[in-house]
Amino acid sequence: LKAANAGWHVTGIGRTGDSLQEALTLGIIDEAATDIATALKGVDVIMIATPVAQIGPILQRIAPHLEDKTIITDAGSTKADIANEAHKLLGNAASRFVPGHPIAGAEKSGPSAAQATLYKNKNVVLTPDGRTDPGAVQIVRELWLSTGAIVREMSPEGHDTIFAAVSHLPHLLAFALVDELAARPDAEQFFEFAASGFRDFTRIAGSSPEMWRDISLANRTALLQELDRYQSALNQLRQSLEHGDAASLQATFERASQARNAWAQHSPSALWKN
Ligand SMILES: NC(=O)c1ccc[n+]([C@@H]2O[C@H](COP(=O)([O-])OP(=O)(O)OC[C@H]3O[C@@H](n4cnc5c(N)ncnc54)[C@H](O)[C@@H]3O)[C@@H](O)[C@H]2O)c1
Ligand SMILES: O=C(O)C(=O)C[C@]1(C(=O)O)C=C[C@@H](O)C=C1
Repeated sequence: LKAANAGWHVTGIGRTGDSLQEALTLGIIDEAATDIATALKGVDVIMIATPVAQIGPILQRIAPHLEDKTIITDAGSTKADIANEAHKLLGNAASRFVPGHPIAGAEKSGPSAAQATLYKNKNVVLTPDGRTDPGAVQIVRELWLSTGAIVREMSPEGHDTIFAAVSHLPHLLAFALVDELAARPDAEQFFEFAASGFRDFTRIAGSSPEMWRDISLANRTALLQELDRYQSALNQLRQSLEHGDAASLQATFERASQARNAWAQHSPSALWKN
């Protein structure tokens, strides 16, 4: 937002000085604050960008300090849990809470991982419901559009089903693969020879453990369903291997390869279109 629109005065609110100082030095924020009550005086929009399990407690803490004009939104990777918490905790101000999720990120954390162009041509999903003030949705939409993002709307439940499959499950798989390899007594030898295939498959296993613990738990019903589907796909592959069934392996790989290449060609989220 700082890079996109010089008109915004951005106050970063955090718990300790370190990351706030780093954000100030990098020019990401105009001002740093640790006292919520003082920092929220007169603000137009609050964006909560902490791990998802912290968002409910933060909504509870900001609730007494919200002004009538203040719009609240978030960047959390799960939506049904956060939308429900907002309705429980914000009282009348819940109508000015617009749940949001930018579908772009990295395995790096903290202010130094921020990239001004991260959202350009990337989807941002908003999940307002019938109770959300359309004026609040419009302002949050415009904020994201100013960063170059493509803004989409869906239900929180629809969001959580989709991202269990295309984001949360892949992270679980990458964490599991790296953890299993790393636990072997001769792990070093395996890592020494791992190359770009391993790098591409496991980049996201370097992501924040706290962030992914919270996402996994918050969306665990949908994630368990996706895990079951994946396990049954693996079982089928296992059977094909066991039986030396070349035709079945070839058919699976062909379908997957075509689907992956078509996605890469057409999706605005494919990273190499940055
Ligand atoms: N990294 C991604 O790829 C990505 C993409 C889209 C959405 N998200 C979501 O955005 C949110 C932030 O993720 P991020 O990648 O920016 O993480 P990050 O680790 O870079 O930033 C999170 C910040 O929250 C602070 N924090 C944690 N608990 C807090 C608390 N109780 N009070 C105040 N500050 C607190 C941390 O100190 C840290 O500075 C998460 O909900 C995540 O699910 C992440
Ligand atoms: O590129 C990455 O490192 C990401 O994990 C980004 C990614 C994802 O595509 O799964 C991760 C979490 C989000 O909520 C949105 C985007």
